[in-house]
Amino acid sequence: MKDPTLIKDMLLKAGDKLPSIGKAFRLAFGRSSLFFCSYDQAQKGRESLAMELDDKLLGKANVISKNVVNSIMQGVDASMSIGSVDCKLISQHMAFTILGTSLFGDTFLAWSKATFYEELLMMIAKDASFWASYRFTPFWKRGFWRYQSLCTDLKCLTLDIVQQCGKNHKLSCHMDRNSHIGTANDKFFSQELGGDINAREEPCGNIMGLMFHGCIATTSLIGSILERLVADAEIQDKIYSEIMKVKQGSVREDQDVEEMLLLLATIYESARLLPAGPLLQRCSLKDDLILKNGMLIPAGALLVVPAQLLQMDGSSWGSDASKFNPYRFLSKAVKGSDSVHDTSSTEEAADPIQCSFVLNDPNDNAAFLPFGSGMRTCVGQKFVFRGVATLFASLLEHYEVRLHPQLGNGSKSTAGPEIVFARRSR
Ligand code: HEM
Repeated sequence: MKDPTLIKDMLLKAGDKLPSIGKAFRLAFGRSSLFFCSYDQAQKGRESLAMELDDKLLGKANVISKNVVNSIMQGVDASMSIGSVDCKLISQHMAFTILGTSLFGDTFLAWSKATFYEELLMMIAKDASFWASYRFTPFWKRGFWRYQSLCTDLKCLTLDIVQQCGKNHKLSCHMDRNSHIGTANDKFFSQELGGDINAREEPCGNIMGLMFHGCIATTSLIGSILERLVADAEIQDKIYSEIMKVKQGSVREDQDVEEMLLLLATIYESARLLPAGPLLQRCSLKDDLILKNGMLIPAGALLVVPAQLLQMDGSSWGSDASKFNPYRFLSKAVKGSDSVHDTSSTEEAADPIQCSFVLNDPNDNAAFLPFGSGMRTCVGQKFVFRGVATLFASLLEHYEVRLHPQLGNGSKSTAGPEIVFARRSR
């Protein structure tokens, strides 16, 4: 099947996941409803989380607070004191801080065990798929017990931060209800934290699952954006001008990211070029499916969508499908008319500072699938776009990001290129 609209139809109708997907989460964090293979069991948790994330987005341009951005920038300054930073490590730390503060509030920033939590989560992430790939849980392997012990440590640490949140919450009950997702007032989290969950579920299982999935996926997106920006100084300069222009015209203290169209288009384009997972997997456990072209898919059939291939396919994205071109998500508004036209092919002529642009909904293209689609689509999509945009609006306002002049791509301490954050003088 090659037609993206048919693939979207399939993702809309196939609500279940393969048991093997849930297995990695179950083995590491115990039984939980989110990420569960059966849609019926995941539905309630999904809806409750989606409602809370939407609540947080409602009427707010910035879903991450100034404190969070400042803490990340302090981290950047500290890392830069040794000359350069590993792109993958700094992306991971940024993702971890965004997710941690979103779930646990500002308590997370002052939590002394946060660094250990980050390391532990990444150690588990490295081995999770491997241990889940055994058909029978490998109780006879020593390495498996070492892995399980890491997972137990993570559970203890999660309970610790949850308790800290509880204490701080009691101390500041007047705290703005919408300022953090993870306060005990919120339904999803109060159910999780108060143990008001299905007796077979692991306490905090959903929270650990969210930290795990959210951190890995957001690290990949932030890393992709940084790599595109260091490779394309011109786009970075234009985004900087855009940020300054929006700031000058705004009376708000926070970042007005919805006005920063080139920045948002850059985030879409970075997600298109490097989706967090190259494959989406689905099935329909109980019912046969009939697609809109009449094709029948039998119940239980394994459905795999090569998201990365679709997102690089010339028939959906044009002849420059493999190139970084954020302008493909912008349309030029024609003066004095309601009409807009696609600018992707006239990128050179288009300057977002001079011209008036409209941001396209990336989901208008059926081959845009970094967050999946349909019944099991990512619940965090809008939240991530807004959070990452807020972070980059502040980062690029204060720093220019470059590849390390000497080390460049050639010397990779881990997996990412070495990059430099140079403070902008103003
Ligand atoms: C850049 C960051 C992220 C990316 C690229 C991403 C991507 C994805 C993808 C591809 C899926 C599978 C969708 C499908 O099968 O159609 C998914 C599922 C999910 N995502 Fe994300 N995600 C990100 C961040 C987050 C965050 C921050 C949250 C929550 C705070 C979140 C919550 C979820 C949940 C709950 C599911 C499971 C849905 C289900 O199985 O029913 N994600 N995500």
